[in-house]
Amino acid sequence: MTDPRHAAAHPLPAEWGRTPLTVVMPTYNEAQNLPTMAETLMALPLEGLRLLVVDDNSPDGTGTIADQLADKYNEPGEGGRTRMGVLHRTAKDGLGRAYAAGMERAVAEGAAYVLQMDADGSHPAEKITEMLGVALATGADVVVGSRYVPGGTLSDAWKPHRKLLSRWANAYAGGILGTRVRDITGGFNLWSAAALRAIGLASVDSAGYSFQVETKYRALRAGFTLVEVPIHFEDRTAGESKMDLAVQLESVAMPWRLRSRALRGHAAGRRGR
Ligand SMILES: Nc1nc2c(ncn2[C@@H]2O[C@H](COP(=O)(O)OP(=O)(O)O[C@H]3O[C@H](CO)[C@@H](O)[C@H](O)[C@@H]3O)[C@@H](O)[C@H]2O)c(=O)[nH]1
Repeated sequence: MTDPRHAAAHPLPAEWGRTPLTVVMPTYNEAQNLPTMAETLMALPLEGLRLLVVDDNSPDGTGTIADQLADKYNEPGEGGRTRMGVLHRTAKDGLGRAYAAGMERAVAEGAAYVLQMDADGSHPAEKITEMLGVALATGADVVVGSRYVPGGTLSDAWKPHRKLLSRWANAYAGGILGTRVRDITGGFNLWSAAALRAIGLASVDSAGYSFQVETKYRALRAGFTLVEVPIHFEDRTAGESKMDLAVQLESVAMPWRLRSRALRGHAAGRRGR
């Protein structure tokens, strides 16, 4: 891993701000949060930034609100900048599948970098500039907005059981997979298009939140460089978390599945020598 601290200290050169960067944001019932999120992102000093919302036909009308916001922020006429897109899916199909579809679309549409972000205000949008700067300055292909490196913090509003679950999930997945990533479960990550192409989003198994672990692990195994920058993680103030039992069970099983697949691949490699 590379130390990102030197790059993070400097402001982003103007030409870096034009780097094609798509923020992929999955939404399910985020009608109360999405307008503020979109406004915050559109105000960032990043000319190359686009927002792609991936909505799973939210019953609260988030998809319609996303369309209205896209009309508001996209510049009209030929040559007008497209600053926001919406990918409508027919039904709730899991955070991982929403991300896979959205990130694949973003790369196909020309993004050089893709940033994953929740729609509920828990991830600090102002850190995106720094994360892009770190990727460009260090050549890292994955920049993790990390709650668990020095300087990273968690909202006091997060209930103790959720804090414990998050810590445990990181130690559990990291321990089984043998990685040194402090926030392997974190959902605020910047990716190079090259890394996303190489890990093969269409073949990712995780339907739910274990997508975060599976994709980082695949990237590390493929030899990509990952760095972590500290963030403050805020609790959502409106709406609810969609984490349920199915998501938790998949997160428990997935590290074992990934490890045994990696071991089988290693054994096959040795036999083939
Ligand atoms: N399209 C779609 N979006 C979804 C789905 N499930 C959740 N989302 C969206 O995905 C984002 C994160 O979902 P939350 O339910 O708010 O996540 P969380 O419990 O706060 O978990 C966060 O932290 C975890 C680590 O502690 C992360 O693993 C997780 O990805 C997320 O960032 C939100 O924007 C939510 O609307 C789904 O099935 N489909």
